[in-house]
Amino acid sequence: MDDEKRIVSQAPYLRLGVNIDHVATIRNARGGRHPDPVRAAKLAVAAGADGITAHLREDRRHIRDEDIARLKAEIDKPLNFEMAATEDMIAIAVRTRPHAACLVPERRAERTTEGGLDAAGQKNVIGSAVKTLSDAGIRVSLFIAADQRQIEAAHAAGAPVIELHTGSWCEALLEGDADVATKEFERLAKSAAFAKSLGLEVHAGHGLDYASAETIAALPEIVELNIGHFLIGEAVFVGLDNAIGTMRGAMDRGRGA
Ligand SMILES: CC(=O)[C@@H](O)[C@H](O)COP(=O)(O)O
Ligand SMILES: NCC(=O)COP(=O)(O)O
Repeated sequence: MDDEKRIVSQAPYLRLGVNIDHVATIRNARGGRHPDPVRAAKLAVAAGADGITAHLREDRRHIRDEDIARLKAEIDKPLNFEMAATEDMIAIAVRTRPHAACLVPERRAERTTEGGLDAAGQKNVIGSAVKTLSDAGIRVSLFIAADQRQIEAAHAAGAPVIELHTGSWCEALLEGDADVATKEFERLAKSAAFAKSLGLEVHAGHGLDYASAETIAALPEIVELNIGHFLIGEAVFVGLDNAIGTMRGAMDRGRGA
């Protein structure tokens, strides 16, 4: 076994956080109660998810307040609550006390989370949010681009965890732009190693599918992947349990397990 393989095979277990936002997107399309995101979360946990991620957007386009309350009450795996760093969301998080909160940027006009949180440009706001949430016993993560300045800012803000935004790498892969994809992956690999050297826990997510999850699993510094849209799409064809099982297998192969 070559050195690289050995290093990866000694890497810690790679957790899978299943994001169930887009079960709520389908539910909200008709304004009813079906399909229920909490039922999906229970199925995901039964299928091997190590945690559940849900993004309560300010416009409530998918996950709603009652979904977060029910997830906290009914799911026995860690809940990773994605949220903007606003007073309203911080109040909801402190009241709900999820296992973790991930601070993400939001713009109503965006179709999905486009960029990473600007931790470097919002030091006071982010630092204050990290303190309030941490004081409430919530593990705080910052959803940032693979950028040294943002990683340093996240560390300075006191966040114990970062989640690297993998969107631009995944987009380049889907568009078949090999040069850009290679450059983006190198940035992710360097950023993961740099963040780990600062003592940060490193997660990754956004746009991941089976192939890209297997590839990024080879980065030993990353200990959690948060994956949603692709899994919910796959679930339409093969069922959520099978999609999660296949994703788990891809992650384990990438980890060299
Ligand atoms: C922060 C992140 O990458 C995901 O949670 C993503 O935001 C899913 O929600 P949307 O698809 O509404 O952006
Ligand atoms: N933070 C990333 C996440 O939770 C899921 O993103 P996606 O897989 O829905 O793009």
